[in-house]
Amino acid sequence: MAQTVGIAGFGTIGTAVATRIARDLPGLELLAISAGRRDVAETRLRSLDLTVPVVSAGELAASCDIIVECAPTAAFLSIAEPALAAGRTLITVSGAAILEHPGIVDVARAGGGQIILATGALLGLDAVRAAAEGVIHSVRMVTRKPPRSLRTAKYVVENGIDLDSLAEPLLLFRGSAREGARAFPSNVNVAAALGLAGIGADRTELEIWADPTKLRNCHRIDVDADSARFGFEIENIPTDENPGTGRITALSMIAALRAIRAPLRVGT
Ligand SMILES: NC(=O)C1=CN([C@@H]2O[C@H](COP(=O)(O)OP(=O)(O)OC[C@H]3O[C@@H](n4cnc5c(N)ncnc54)[C@H](OP(=O)(O)O)[C@@H]3O)[C@@H](O)[C@H]2O)C=CC1
Ligand SMILES: O=C([O-])CC(=O)C(=O)O
Repeated sequence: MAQTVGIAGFGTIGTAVATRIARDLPGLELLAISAGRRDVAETRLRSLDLTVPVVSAGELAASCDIIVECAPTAAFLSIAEPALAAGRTLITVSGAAILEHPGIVDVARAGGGQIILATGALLGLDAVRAAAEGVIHSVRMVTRKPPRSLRTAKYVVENGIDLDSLAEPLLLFRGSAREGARAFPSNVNVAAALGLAGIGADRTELEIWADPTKLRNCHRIDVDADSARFGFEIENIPTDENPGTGRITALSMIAALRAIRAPLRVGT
């Protein structure tokens, strides 16, 4: 029997995931979505030839086995709480929101639900999780994004930083992943996920650069542990709709969904 899926947040990621579930994810059935502006979501559903209703987060939690959360950070709790209290599986890439609301893990525990924080725009979380079973000495991450990917970032907007006329790379932030995720909640979910996978967000060191020489969202990660020393780099191609979000993020959620029904799972 198919498992039913609800998508919360029908923007850049949500639209890509919904389309794929409807066309190419056997064993999963898209049942409903919840959205910000209902009229915009309904128009988009029609243009994609998808005939599912737009419902509230509560209705999504009541009717779907799996909730895919891809809404803005500020909406995370209103979507995650009812879903997890109802014992559902919540797939998300909102690492920053989990750091901000750590009690959500207790809601999942009490309700019998599960949060799957998909790898999103990062890579190598499997290796970091494995290393964390031993002793990790340090985790460092340097994020370099083209200015257009950071233009709407909370910290940039609040501090009135003009990135449009940037001639050379500008260091916007240096500190812990926790502080970074708080200041850039929609831009470094990856750093939050890295913190959660490894030695915690307080000990994970982060730099964020606005870099006019970059066309892609770039992350460099270095881990030093008693089992291995490793480093990795990813260059994410920004989506047209939301340059802060790389194309690979939606694909990561689709891969996480496919794994739920797959007879073979690859990776930790
Ligand atoms: N870990 C990772 O690698 C990454 C994580 N992310 C996270 O994923 C989130 C989604 O990214 P993206 O798809 O690019 O964002 P978008 O801004 O493109 O889409 C967000 C959608 O959520 C809708 N929305 C707003 N409020 C609500 C609500 N209360 N309930 C349901 N939906 C709502 C918006 O609708 P409307 O426009 O009508 O308000 C919009 O359609 C980001 O906010 C970010 O936190 C993103 C990229 C990478
Ligand atoms: O971290 C994020 O939220 C998004 C990101 O860096 C990317 O897409 O490369």
